[in-house]
Amino acid sequence: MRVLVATAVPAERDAVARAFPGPVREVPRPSVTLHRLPGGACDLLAAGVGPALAAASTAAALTAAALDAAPYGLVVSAGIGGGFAPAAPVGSLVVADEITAADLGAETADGFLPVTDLGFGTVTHRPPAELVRAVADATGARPGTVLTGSTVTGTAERAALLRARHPRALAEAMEGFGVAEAAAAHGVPVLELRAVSNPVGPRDRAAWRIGDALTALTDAFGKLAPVLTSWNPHDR
Ligand SMILES: O=C(O)c1cccc(C(=O)CC[C@H]2O[C@@H](n3cnc4c(=O)[nH]cnc43)[C@H](O)[C@@H]2O)c1
Repeated sequence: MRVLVATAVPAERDAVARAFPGPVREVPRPSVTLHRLPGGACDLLAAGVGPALAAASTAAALTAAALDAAPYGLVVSAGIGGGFAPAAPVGSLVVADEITAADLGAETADGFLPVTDLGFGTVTHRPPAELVRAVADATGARPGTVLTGSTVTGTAERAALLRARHPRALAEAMEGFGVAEAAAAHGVPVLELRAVSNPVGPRDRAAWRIGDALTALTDAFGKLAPVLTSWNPHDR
């Protein structure tokens, strides 16, 4: 089975690539450039920051693969993320059992309404439960909800509000829901794996442990390769 791993930025893509020995080959496709790992079973994509660009880039990669008659059987959204304390400390890993759009909806006088309450679309994608368990077992990642937002949380108040709305949330990032929407449009299952670089809360960019999180991401993918490539989509 072929796997597409979509990160936001090249530094995250390269951290995933470091888990796999051998040369990576650049494969240009319309509007995206894939980094193909040795053996050809896994392509990496720096899909851009934020849900919209991540969705557009992932959709382009999925369409190109389908037209090449070499479709992907799994899409993985991966990268660094914010962790909700105390459950997801800096340096830990989170695997999403729910990928939820945190800010897709409407503010009302009575609070936030998700877009589904307005009669539209979806706000949550659920990765295959067996695969989530296998990833958690192989890497030590904690399973839970990973929120997607277009804005990085920067205050304790916003962090508390998100946790109140999403009590199972362990992490926050900016791409998972976009990647999941693209995968769902192609009928392909999705996973999201985040290495926690910073706590969700008051903004302190200088304190982000990006290097440590990228190392955790590399280590995780080193343990994940057999899990991902041997996974049978019919198990879901
Ligand atoms: O400056 C660098 O070297 C560098 C290397 C790798 C990644 C970055 C990023 O800035 C990636 C942005 C990416 O990170 C996710 N993220 C991380 N923490 C949070 C958060 O607290 N809330 C939301 N998103 C977060 C997000 O997915 C961004 O796309 C820099």
